[in-house]
Amino acid sequence: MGILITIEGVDGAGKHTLSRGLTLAWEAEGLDVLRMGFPRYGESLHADLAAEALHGEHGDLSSSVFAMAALFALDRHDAARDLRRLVNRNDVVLLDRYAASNAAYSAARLNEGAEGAAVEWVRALEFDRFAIPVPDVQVLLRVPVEVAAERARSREEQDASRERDTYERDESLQHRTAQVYDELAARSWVSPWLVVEGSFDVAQLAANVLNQRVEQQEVTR
Ligand SMILES: Nc1ncnc2c1ncn2[C@@H]1O[C@H](COP(=O)(O)OP(=O)(O)OP(=O)(O)O)[C@@H](O)[C@H]1O
Ligand SMILES: Cc1cn([C@H]2C[C@H](O)[C@@H](COP(=O)(O)O)O2)c(=O)[nH]c1=O
Repeated sequence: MGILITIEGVDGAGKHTLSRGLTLAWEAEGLDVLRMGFPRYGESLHADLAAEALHGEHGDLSSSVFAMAALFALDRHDAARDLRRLVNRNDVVLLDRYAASNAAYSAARLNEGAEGAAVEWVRALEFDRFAIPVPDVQVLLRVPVEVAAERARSREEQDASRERDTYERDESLQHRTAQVYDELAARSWVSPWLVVEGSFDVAQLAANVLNQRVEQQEVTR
């Protein structure tokens, strides 16, 4: 039985880059690592509809916070059985975004905090009703929103397929989302969080993430 780790953070924070670094570090230690991300573009109709809506398609779909969140949640619902199988077959399953993204962005769009109704709605829908696997550790990659926004902007300039979507263009939303993420981590929403900021050594972080899981097991034993 392996462990399920998620990486969270605002758009352009460097989650995808970090997930590659962690995977290499764990593989160098001889671990079997399976890395994937949500939304599952190209694999899930729900994910693709959400992405298209965030790029201006499908009428007023993107204006509904709960419709967007339901699409993202349905993507994870459809992946839940595979996820459980993958956690059984690998030492580590590492996810670039998971349900906390839905909680943070939905609350931020509604100007709510982590204690608000949207966060609880996401938790109840995804973990209680859809029974998606609970992450062992949720890593929050905490970089200044301005830095993350600049990275997303320059990525767009270099790669036409990475044109920024509605959420990425909304600076105020990104700031509010970062705030909700801080609150989710402080409240250990759903499971333990590890907050990472500034410059860090990826190999050390890889070890810390696994240690946190071990410490958690000792506490609950
Ligand atoms: N530590 C870093 N220093 C400088 N640039 C970085 C760093 N990490 C990532 N980048 C660059 O910033 C951009 C965004 O990184 P990445 O795609 O990993 O972010 P992300 O959080 O996965 O983004 P999104 O959620 O929008 O998909 C990329 O062009 C990447 O090369
Ligand atoms: C998984 C997920 C994502 N979002 C938001 C976060 C981003 O702004 C967009 C698209 O994700 P990407 O990583 O930039 O491709 O959607 C969300 O609100 N809820 C979710 O569950």
